[in-house]
Amino acid sequence: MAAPHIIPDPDEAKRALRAAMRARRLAEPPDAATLDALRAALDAAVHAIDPDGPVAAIWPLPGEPDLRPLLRHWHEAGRSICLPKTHAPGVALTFHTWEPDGAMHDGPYGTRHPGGDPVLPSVVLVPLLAFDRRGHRLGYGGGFYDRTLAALPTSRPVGFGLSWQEVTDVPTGRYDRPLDMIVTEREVIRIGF
Ligand SMILES: Nc1nc2c(c(=O)[nH]1)N(C=O)[C@@H](CNc1ccc(C(=O)N[C@@H](CCC(=O)O)C(=O)O)cc1)CN2
Ligand SMILES: Nc1ncnc2c1ncn2[C@@H]1O[C@H](COP(=O)(O)OP(=O)(O)OP(=O)(O)O)[C@@H](O)[C@H]1O
Repeated sequence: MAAPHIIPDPDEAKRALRAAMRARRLAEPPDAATLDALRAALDAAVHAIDPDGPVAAIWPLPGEPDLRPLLRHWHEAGRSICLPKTHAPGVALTFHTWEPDGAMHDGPYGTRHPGGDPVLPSVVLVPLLAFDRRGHRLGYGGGFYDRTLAALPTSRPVGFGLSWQEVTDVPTGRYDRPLDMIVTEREVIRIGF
């Protein structure tokens, strides 16, 4: 009998990779020098894309690289910084201006976000659990960034993470679009430039 024709399910493959990358991230937290190198590489990469436009960043969840020192540096240099607000599942994120001493509100999944009106970022820093050299990323599985970036065609998406998070091929589904750039503590991978 002929082997059944099996179409790989990207959501199933993503779930397995997500669990593996989460476990490794908890087991191997980055040292201070690695985080400094990542923030310095991001500073240079974002400056090259847009020296003064509004940047969407993240407020770190447990285990994610902490970008807050870089956000304070950018804010002091006069750059506008915004952070995502998470709405219901299936709804795009909105970005809201962050001030270093401004109030933060609790959102779903342990996220925190500023109040105020939504703003349109020039560059969107995109968190990831895994990435590949074609610019594909694996996130937490809500599809939040896929939906959000699809609605913001003028914002340049820049993924960031640690070099060990690179895999040969991130499983992709019909809604996944490659990032323009991925920055790690070791290198800048240009895809859409
Ligand atoms: N810092 C940060 N903010 C972000 C995201 C992100 O990945 N990182 N998001 C990206 O889309 C959106 C929020 N989406 C999320 C969707 C699911 C989970 C989630 O499953 N969290 C786990 C705990 C994660 C962990 O500790 O490893 C949970 O609640 O069980 C988190 C955020 C917007 N804000
Ligand atoms: N623009 C979209 N419209 C409708 N469904 C979408 C869209 N983008 C993603 N999805 C669906 O959302 C689900 C989660 O997507 P995916 O696994 O790519 O999330 P993720 O990129 O890991 O998560 P996140 O972006 O929240 O970090 C998938 O079932 C996917 O098909």
